[in-house]
Amino acid sequence: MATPEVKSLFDVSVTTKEIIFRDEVDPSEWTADSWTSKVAAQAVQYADIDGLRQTCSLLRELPPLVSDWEVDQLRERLSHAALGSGFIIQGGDCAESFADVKWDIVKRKVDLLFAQSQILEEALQVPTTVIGRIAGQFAKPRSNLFETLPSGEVVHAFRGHNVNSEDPSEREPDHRRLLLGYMYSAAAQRMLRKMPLHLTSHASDGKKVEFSLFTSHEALHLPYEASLTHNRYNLSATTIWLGERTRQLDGAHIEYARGLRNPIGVKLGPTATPEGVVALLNVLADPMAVGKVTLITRLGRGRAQTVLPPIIDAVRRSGHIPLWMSDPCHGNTFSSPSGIKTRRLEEMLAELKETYTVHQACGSFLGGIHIEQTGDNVTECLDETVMGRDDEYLGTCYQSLCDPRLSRDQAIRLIEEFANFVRAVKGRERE
Ligand SMILES: O=C[C@H](O)[C@H](O)COP(=O)(O)O
Ligand SMILES: C=C(OP(=O)(O)O)C(=O)O
Ligand SMILES: [Mn+2]
Repeated sequence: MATPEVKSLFDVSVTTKEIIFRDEVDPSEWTADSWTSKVAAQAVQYADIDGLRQTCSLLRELPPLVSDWEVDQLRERLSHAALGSGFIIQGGDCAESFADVKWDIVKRKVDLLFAQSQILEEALQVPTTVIGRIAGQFAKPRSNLFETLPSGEVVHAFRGHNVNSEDPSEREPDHRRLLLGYMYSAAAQRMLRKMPLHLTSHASDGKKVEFSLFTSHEALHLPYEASLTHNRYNLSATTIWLGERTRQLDGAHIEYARGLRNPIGVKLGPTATPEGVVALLNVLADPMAVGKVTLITRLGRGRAQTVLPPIIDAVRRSGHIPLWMSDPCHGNTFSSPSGIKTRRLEEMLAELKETYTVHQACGSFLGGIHIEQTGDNVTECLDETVMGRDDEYLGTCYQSLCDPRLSRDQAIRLIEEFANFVRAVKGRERE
């Protein structure tokens, strides 16, 4: 991939190659464990703290799941996307299941992502990079950390297979699951590396290029993430993100992430403020580190026009050049009449279009899409084709361990409709 000149866009007379690794930290101030002096939101409460320590010691000795050069390669791709010369499709389960680490299931998720990347590449006319929420998305933040069972018993909420089970009788956090999580992640990585190389045509010159799949997960469980951190690289995934519930400026998650060389995603909900976002960028990245941070907005339909422009403006004035991504899922979750968590495809599409339009109007780029989806035809999200029979439809094949995922067909439709929208916008611009 050619290294673009940055100066024409942002008055910086260097190339992305030269600037992407400008992210030094003072080693006397940051270590992979310096987060332990801060408050970790959503921390898992283990009864057996010594056991957790022993498990983490074992994890530290295990081989990395990805290589540092893969992390660097993704950073370069993200820096291109931040400058408008690339695009990212990131997707997968809300919470991966250990039981789904199987060739066919993973293959269908990967095929879906590559099908989406092809559609996006053709519409956007820029190389598209695929990132899976795969091979490690095993720890979840929750609105309520405890749950009252119908019997009246209060148990821990399900927190992802790295922590406990969805089965209400196995909710006590068990540190040994972290080792299982590592093993399942390694097995999934092995499968991803065995899958046939996906070839797709380079949109601008028709040349065939090879595409690889990068892995990602939410860096929620800091003892696990820190144990797999070596020489400032989190080698459990090529990129990690911090959730809307754990991105406190003075919190443990930001402290952990600020020293990493990996690209870092940060989810931004509708209460994000321009000052707050700039403060996060100042802590997480050198302004010269183009695309080091991905700002993943998940505002909910109808909010982009008011919430986003002042944030984009403040970020531009700060000198940072993050990658802007849209997660059209998490701001659009609601409960069906019978209390099932779901989302509507049409609302997600609306948020995507609004976000794209706002970036265009503000002179910045939407550089990626982040979606909860699966390669199977589950019935977890609604769309206009099932109107009027919501609860019956949701009851047919709802398998998610946490948030509702788009089915394969819905996920393709979302991307196709977004691609058609972009084509129409670009067509009007040419007229
Ligand atoms: O995936 C994100 C969160 O874990 C999820 O939205 C929380 O869902 P809850 O509100 O059911 O806890
Ligand atoms: C927890 C998630 O999202 P958010 O932090 O945006 O709510 C998620 O991506 O599953
Ligand atoms: Mn989710």
